[in-house]
Amino acid sequence: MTLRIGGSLWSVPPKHVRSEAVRLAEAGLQVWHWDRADGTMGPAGGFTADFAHDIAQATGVRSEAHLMLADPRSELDAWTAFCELVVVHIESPHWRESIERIALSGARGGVAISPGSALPADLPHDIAVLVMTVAPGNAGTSFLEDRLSLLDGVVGHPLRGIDGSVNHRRGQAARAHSANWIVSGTALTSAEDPRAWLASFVENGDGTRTTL
Ligand SMILES: O=C(CO)[C@H](O)[C@H](O)COP(=O)(O)O
Repeated sequence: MTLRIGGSLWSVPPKHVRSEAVRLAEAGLQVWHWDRADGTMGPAGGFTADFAHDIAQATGVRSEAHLMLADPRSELDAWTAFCELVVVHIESPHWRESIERIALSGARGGVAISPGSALPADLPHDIAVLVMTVAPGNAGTSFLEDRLSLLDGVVGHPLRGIDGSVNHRRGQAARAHSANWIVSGTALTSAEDPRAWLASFVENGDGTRTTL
């Protein structure tokens, strides 16, 4: 059993981003979750591809991108240049073309589903699915527990996860719905001991262990 944990620096004050990135990398974080938002789906914010690439190289941590963009197409090349996974929003009218272009680049494509959106019936089976458990750009706000049921509809997808106000308990609740991917910002970056926070997902309580 494996669990992918994407670490989001969205809520870290800009002057602390580099030091926090080093702290999390030293704690063993394996994947950065880079948010980029143009303000059409929620508050604008996040990171440019150049900045994210720089931090990824400096820390030696792999990257995934979460593009909260009405039209992500002009940014895809910049993100696929260094991210193994690039997620676009199902609310973008360009998500299908974007997914195809991401796959052609050699990266894995994925879709994020905002609260209020439904799973499309014809979702390609080989893409990642990220269920938002807060509204895009509203990190750290109330966790939308009812969105966990969407995971039950994507069990066959290689990566299926949640993003938004994920802490240990909510992450474990998502895993009970077959999630193998969680994104965390506030809980992870506010952890006094991020190594222990990451390790808290390893022991399953039934004698089995999860590989991060
Ligand atoms: O997608 C995001 C913002 O839209 C963030 O990645 C996400 O919300 C993680 O932050 P937190 O765990 O603090 O909610």
